[in-house]
Amino acid sequence: MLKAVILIGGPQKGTRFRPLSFEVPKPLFPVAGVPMLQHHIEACAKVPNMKEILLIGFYQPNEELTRFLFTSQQEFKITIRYLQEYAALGTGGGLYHFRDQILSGGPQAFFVLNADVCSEFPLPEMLAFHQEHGDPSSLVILGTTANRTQSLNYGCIVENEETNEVLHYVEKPGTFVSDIINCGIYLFTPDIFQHIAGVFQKNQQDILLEEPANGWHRAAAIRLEQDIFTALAGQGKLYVYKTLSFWSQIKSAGSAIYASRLYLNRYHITHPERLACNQDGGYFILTVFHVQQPPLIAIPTSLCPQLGPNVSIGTGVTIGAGVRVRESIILHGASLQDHCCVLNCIVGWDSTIGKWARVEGTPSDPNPNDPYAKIDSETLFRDSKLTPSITILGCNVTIPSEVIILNSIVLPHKDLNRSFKNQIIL
Ligand SMILES: Nc1nc2c(ncn2[C@@H]2O[C@H](COP(=O)(O)OP(=O)(O)O[C@H]3O[C@H](CO)[C@@H](O)[C@H](O)[C@@H]3O)[C@@H](O)[C@H]2O)c(=O)[nH]1
Repeated sequence: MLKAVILIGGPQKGTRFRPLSFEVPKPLFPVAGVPMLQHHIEACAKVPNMKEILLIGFYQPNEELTRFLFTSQQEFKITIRYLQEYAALGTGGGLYHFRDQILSGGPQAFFVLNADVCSEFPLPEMLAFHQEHGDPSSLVILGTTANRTQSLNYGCIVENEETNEVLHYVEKPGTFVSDIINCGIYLFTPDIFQHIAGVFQKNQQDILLEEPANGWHRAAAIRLEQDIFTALAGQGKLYVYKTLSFWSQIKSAGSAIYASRLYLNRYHITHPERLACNQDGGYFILTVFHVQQPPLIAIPTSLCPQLGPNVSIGTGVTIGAGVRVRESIILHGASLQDHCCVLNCIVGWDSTIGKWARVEGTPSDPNPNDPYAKIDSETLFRDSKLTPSITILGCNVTIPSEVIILNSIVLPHKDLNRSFKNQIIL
């Protein structure tokens, strides 16, 4: 029997997702039209013999999360539970804290997935690889190839090319170590807990030697990457399965648009029903895009909106005549009035873009000429200037007619009265 754990982090994480993460926890933000986590859950639920999926994080359970768990359980017909850490315990600490829940029922192995990645999730392939490599208690990391410069932003793996054993592991090294990077997707056996227990004991001893702050001892985080993988590398216990299929991190709002594109490109095989087609709504589709419900369009075909490529439209969105949208996510309840143009944007829930307005951002797509390039999840500021990036409208923002909003982030509930460029509008 198998289980899966998804590490969803908590509210202090996902800061590069603001202001969108004010409204919805980052793991529930829609990517290719469904909550980011749903892609993980769907992949796990398809693995034969999968009994349970556990989400571990330090979010306060709220109505949205509860509703998502309820509908996902019904849709995928599998038990899904949320286990809340009392503090940020780290990628290994949360697993250790809930080890009894993970081990209940006696799974012979379990997957662990970072919530903030998009992937084809080659989980059955990882299982087959595990059976062929090393002893039954060995652990498997999913790896992919990155270019030399970008590899420094990830966990880097040096492998034995014949056996795929991990010989050396360095998390986000300062200088080049290897172009094989950790995808944040693992297959563990219950033996992992012996290794985490060793680190836990050591941390406890260190903590007891420390002066408590305000009468409290801090909760020591345990990081799978630095505390466990680095120590296990070279001991015949850790293996890397390299995938050639798509994979990307989702750290910033810009990377959510890129991840949306990666999933949408697969939808004609995996979910054709999620793609809009011409006849339904009477709009031109330049390439695939996703609509949750046909948008409300009632206009002569000569003024058909042009939607796509890579556009995802939430429920209850209103789209006027002659609207142009590409490379964007339009969240539910938004209204795009006649002839407005939306490029490389996330338009927040219930926002309105006035007639003939142009709302545009700058994509941060990976270099198309480099097969191993990954998306750069830039910091917000570079040289004390806002890095040009996609434009984000928080929820319930109003953009008047005939203005231009370029490379800007607009906080929720703003009613703008003029054009803006390269600004955060508070
Ligand atoms: N439950 C829980 N989850 C956590 C915690 N801290 C982080 N996470 C979750 O664990 C995942 C990893 O988050 P980070 O710690 O921010 O690491 P990272 O910079 O994304 O790097 C990791 O992922 C890369 C691939 O995307 C890897 O290349 C890298 O080695 C590392 O594993 C995310 O899904 C995050 O929500 C925690 O204390 N508790």
